Amino acid sequence: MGVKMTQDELKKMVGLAALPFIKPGMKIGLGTGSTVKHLVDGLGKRMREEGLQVTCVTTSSITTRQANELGIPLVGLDDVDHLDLTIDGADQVDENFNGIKGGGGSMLWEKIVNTASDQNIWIVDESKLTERIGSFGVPVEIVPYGASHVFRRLEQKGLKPTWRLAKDSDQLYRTDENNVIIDVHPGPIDDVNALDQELINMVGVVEHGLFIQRINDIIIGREQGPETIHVKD
Ligand SMILES: O=C(CO)[C@H](O)[C@H](O)COP(=O)(O)O
Repeated sequence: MGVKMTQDELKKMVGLAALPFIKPGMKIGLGTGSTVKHLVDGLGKRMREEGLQVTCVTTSSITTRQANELGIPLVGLDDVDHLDLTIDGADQVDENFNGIKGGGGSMLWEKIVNTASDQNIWIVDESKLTERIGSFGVPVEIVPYGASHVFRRLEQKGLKPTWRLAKDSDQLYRTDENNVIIDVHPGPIDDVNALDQELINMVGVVEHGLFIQRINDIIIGREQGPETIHVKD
């Protein structure tokens, strides 16, 4: 029996498996996270070694930093009228390919870039798959002004909110838009559309990490190799 692959090896497998979807001349959205990091490394290599030319937009300052280090040329989202393809990771994905994103805190820009993109692909290792999403907390991005009032309303709704803190700190985490994040912990969600509406309609909420019917394809990293599933045209 072979040695079991680590989660990072599965992440690398799907990061690299997504590379052939990127064609010369495309306008590409680059997601955020440790899985996408492998994709961006691979893209940098293709650009250096094959002279591949694409135009890229990022979904976070973290990915911007990595792209800059690799010499991948970037433009702003407002510099393009649309994107051809966006490749991103996810924290949890259910049987209908709805997901939770924002473990890395970038779901606002990620959702904006996803919306601007003709095609969206998620790359995930198989541990992210679940029957119903929600055991991974749903990140909710809040305007800092009056955020404690939003926190109390989420508490009253029974959504078990917790403040997102900056790494190794007791300070609140700040997003690329300088907002704060409250993670809610609903447990496995019965009705994702109802929670989506409940959260987005709360005053003070900018965006949340529920991504419903937002992908065209998904590449799943499995021990036996990457599995690509076409979700919708
Ligand atoms: O939504 C995200 C960042 O906001 C990431 O895509 C998500 O957290 C998955 O990250 P990773 O690839 O590190 O597991």
